[in-house]
Amino acid sequence: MTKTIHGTQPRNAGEPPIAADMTDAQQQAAILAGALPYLRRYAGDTIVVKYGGHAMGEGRLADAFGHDIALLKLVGVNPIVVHGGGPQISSMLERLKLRSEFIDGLRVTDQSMVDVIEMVLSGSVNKQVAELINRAGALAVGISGKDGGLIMARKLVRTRRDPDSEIEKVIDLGFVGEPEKIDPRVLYALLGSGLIPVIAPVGVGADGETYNINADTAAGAIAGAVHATRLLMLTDVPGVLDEHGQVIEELTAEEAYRLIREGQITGGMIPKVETCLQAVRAGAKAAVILDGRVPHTCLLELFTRAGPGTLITA
Ligand SMILES: Nc1ncnc2c1ncn2[C@@H]1O[C@H](COP(=O)(O)OP(=O)(O)O)[C@@H](O)[C@H]1O
Ligand SMILES: CC(=O)N[C@@H](CCC(=O)OP(=O)(O)O)C(=O)O
Repeated sequence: MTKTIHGTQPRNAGEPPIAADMTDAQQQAAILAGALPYLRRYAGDTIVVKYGGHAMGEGRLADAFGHDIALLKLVGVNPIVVHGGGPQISSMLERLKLRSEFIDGLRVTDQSMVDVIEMVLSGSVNKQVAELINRAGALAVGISGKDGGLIMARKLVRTRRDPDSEIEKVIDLGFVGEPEKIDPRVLYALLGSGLIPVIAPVGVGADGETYNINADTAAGAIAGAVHATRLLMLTDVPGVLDEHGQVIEELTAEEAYRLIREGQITGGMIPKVETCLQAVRAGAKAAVILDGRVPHTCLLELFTRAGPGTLITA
């Protein structure tokens, strides 16, 4: 049986109450005052945010996201954004009449596709995400994982057991890569100049070849390398759900692997949770899986008592 971990201590606590008889302006002031302990808690910290391709399509949500990231920077947090772009890549490939196929949530990427994928991720999508933040009053700089040797990648080798022969077979995903080494110097240079790095999940191999990297994986590797205080993974569910459909507030590695074994965590949530665990093992303090469909989800997670997603620790 799965167990829901509901912490007895609220993850975020301490703000003064907001009374119903307050004017709107007083309520706003109380909300700001209530955020003070959290602002103090995260001041100077690095927060890595994975922003998926689906969320970008919705104008209001995208604007709220840009504002959240700008606000984080303005209150002294160092945000780093790693974006996806799955739907945007798919629509460009369709326009070019190139068919793509997914295996275990990863896009099989042949030579003819990799240039298109790089163009979409490091070109239009990357600039669009940086622009969302710039429009909100902060300074974001869009880079690719290839810039400054940020993401050195190698070919991802996937194997699958053949159900008939029980033999482990290698599946060729083409130019799908996994981060081999992260060199964060370019990120520190940007952060040190008051800029917000916005990263496209593309990596470079030892021979200069380009690799398409799943954005969750890239975000996890970067969060680990910079020892981020939080890795925020925005997705399309409120968090990791238990068998009653309730959000599990906190998840340890042991509990997470048990839920995977028991079939409570399935599909795309498996690599997401595994990426969070890897990030934590590599040096991030904690990761949170949270609902990217909720406006201002990053602010809710970091600066309010609600802390709505699933917190994953070692
Ligand atoms: N225990 C679980 N809790 C929440 N979501 C789960 C769980 N198990 C499987 N999922 C699935 O994982 C999906 C999120 O993974 P994915 O589709 O890869 O997200 P994204 O596209 O945001 O990267 C959810 O929409 C849900 O269908
Ligand atoms: C290898 C692989 O699958 N790469 C992804 C990269 C983009 C991504 O991950 O975007 P989302 O976060 O929006 O899904 C792809 O080609 O779609």
